[in-house]
Amino acid sequence: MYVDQLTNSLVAEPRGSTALIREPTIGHDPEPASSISATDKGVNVTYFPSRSCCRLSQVFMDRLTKAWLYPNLTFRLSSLGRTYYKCIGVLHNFTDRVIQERKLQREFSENSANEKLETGKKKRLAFLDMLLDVSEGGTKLADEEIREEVDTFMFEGHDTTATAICYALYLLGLHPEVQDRAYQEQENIFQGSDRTVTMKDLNDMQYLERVIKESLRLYPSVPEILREINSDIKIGGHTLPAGTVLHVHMYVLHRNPHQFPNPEKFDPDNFLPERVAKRHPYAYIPFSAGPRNCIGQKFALLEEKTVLSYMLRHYELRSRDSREDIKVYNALILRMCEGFNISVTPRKKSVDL
Ligand code: HEM
Repeated sequence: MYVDQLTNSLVAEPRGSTALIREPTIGHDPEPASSISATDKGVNVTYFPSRSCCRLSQVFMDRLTKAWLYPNLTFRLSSLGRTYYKCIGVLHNFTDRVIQERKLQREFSENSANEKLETGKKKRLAFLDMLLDVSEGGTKLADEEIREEVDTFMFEGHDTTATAICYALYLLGLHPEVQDRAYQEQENIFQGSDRTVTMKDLNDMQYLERVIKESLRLYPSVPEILREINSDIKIGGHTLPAGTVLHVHMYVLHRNPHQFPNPEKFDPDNFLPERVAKRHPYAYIPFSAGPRNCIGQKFALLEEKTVLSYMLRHYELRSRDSREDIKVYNALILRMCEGFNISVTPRKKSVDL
């Protein structure tokens, strides 16, 4: 469903497609939560509050540049603070609805969470179901505690993946030769069929995986992370004392010419196994590395492959803006200042736009 929304949005308004692509990854900002309904067939679609999510990260970065807004009191009284708490309200409202809807759905569902598959193996549970199971069993989790966990996963996983898809589409549209090769791989896997993807298909998409990795190298969705060091470290003849907060800039790190010769060139073959083997293990870290790295990275890759596979099979993409035209900025997420122009042409006559 969301790929359809994506293509409709792209055709309706190509400029600003970062926003247009982000929205359909799950939906768009919700109407006030007027009704929640669940049936044995499922729950109503819940739209994702993308705009509030995006605004929140911008407010956060804005606050960083205004020292007088550091104290919570002044922040709360400022217009920036008011925007922040309004967005937080929208996001919490959304998560509460997701949890409530799931609870309702579980009541209607004939299959218990402990259902076993025919093979005798226990069915894999969704993360939210695990939390609800724990809550219904012995250890009681407060609704707020469940919400915090759901918030973490939903908001860490949404903007990052949507942004990564956006940059990958842009780069595919800019490099017809790469797009042709990726399309050919899809043709080999699907043989012209319109069926949905299987896990085996996703594993077979080796070239597309390299495209995604290379896109994340040039445009890491999270351009920077912070780490506090717990012991002194010597770097380049300087000693950084324990307690220092280091900013690790993946955007810059991924352009190290010693690790990636010709670093600005979009070259998915940078991720051929033999080239990866020659590089430092931390030369490429779009998902961070070590403790507290991204817990959703495998899922993100599968999600990206699924969306891009659909797009490649059904549409030919042409990006209209050069790399020089694309200005990006750090708002926790690497955002495009003005989006990009892309034209989307159906590959087969049967595909409607
Ligand atoms: C292309 C997509 C994604 C990118 C580039 C990405 C990147 C990252 C990075 C760099 C971090 C470390 C942040 C830090 O230390 O400050 C992180 C953490 C995290 N990510 Fe992702 N992420 C992506 C998708 C996802 C998805 C789909 C999920 C969940 C379904 C997810 C869940 C998380 C969580 C829960 C953490 C915090 C882990 C912890 O602190 O222990 N991410 N991600």
